[in-house]
Amino acid sequence: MHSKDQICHEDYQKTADWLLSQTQHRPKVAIICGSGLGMLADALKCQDSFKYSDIPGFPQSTVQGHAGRLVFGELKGKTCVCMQGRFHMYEGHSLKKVTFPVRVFKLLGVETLIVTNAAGSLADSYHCGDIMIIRDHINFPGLAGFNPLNGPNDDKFGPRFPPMSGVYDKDLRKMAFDICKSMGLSQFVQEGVYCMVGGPNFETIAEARLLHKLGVDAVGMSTAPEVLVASHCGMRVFGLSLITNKVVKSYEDTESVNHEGVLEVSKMRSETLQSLVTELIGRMDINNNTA
Ligand SMILES: O=P(O)(O)O[C@@H]1C[C@H](O)[C@@H](CO)O1
Ligand code: HPA
Repeated sequence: MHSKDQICHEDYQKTADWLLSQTQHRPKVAIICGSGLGMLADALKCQDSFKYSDIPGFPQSTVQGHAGRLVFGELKGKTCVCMQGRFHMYEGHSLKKVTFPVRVFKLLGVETLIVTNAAGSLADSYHCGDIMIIRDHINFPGLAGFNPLNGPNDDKFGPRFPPMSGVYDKDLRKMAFDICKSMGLSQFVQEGVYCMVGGPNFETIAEARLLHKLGVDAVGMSTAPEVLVASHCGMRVFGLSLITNKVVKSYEDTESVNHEGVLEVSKMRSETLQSLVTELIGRMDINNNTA
């Protein structure tokens, strides 16, 4: 490890090599679970799991609803690795730390990243409990210069100036939509734009109105850094937001959002999300590697 914010290729490799020595699983798909959505990992068969604190070089989860375990296993016969708990910028992690697992996944052989998050809705037509397929994102910290790709570019992972148009894979979005239809979930499913803000505070009303005007459908405090690092190193990306609250946009509104409420809604919908992700992975065209 170099300075606090610099992580070199060997650091990612060391963690990947350690994991490869501890499990026979060779995942092609990685899943990052959002707040209260860690139950997704419970669906994996033939599990090998590791506490983050036992994995060399791994950051630690500090947020309630993020268990801090990396779980390997199979979903519908496809080998996956699942982060039960992600890292956020507001926890004090550098963005290189936040995205550290994504590059480790690349070195494990992962080709597709599935991200999930809890988010508040700005779109008037959305309801609490809706599932939003992420079509695109606005990365506010990124626009302000807080980017995990800052610093010397590691050409072994990807190019200095990666494109980000079309970052959320169109075929996977379509597949997810079709699955939702066949599961009878159409009335809860949306497709829209996720916006990452730094957090940890929820939005002021003026900020909420600004985001609404900008065309943001859902706002959260994660996802964009992991997605852009995954895309930079050539992974296919799919993302889901669970709408856990409506963002307050009116000064007359007396409601306010809190993390406990977010976790409650996540819990209520986590089984549905689990079925959707499982079905999606089942339909992906993936050949398993073996150790
Ligand atoms: O990890 P995610 O993005 O799902 O977590 C969201 C954003 C904050 O971390 C937290 C707020 O309740 O939930
Ligand atoms: N704002 C930001 N992040 C969130 C929200 C919200 O309303 N809900 C869940 N994560």
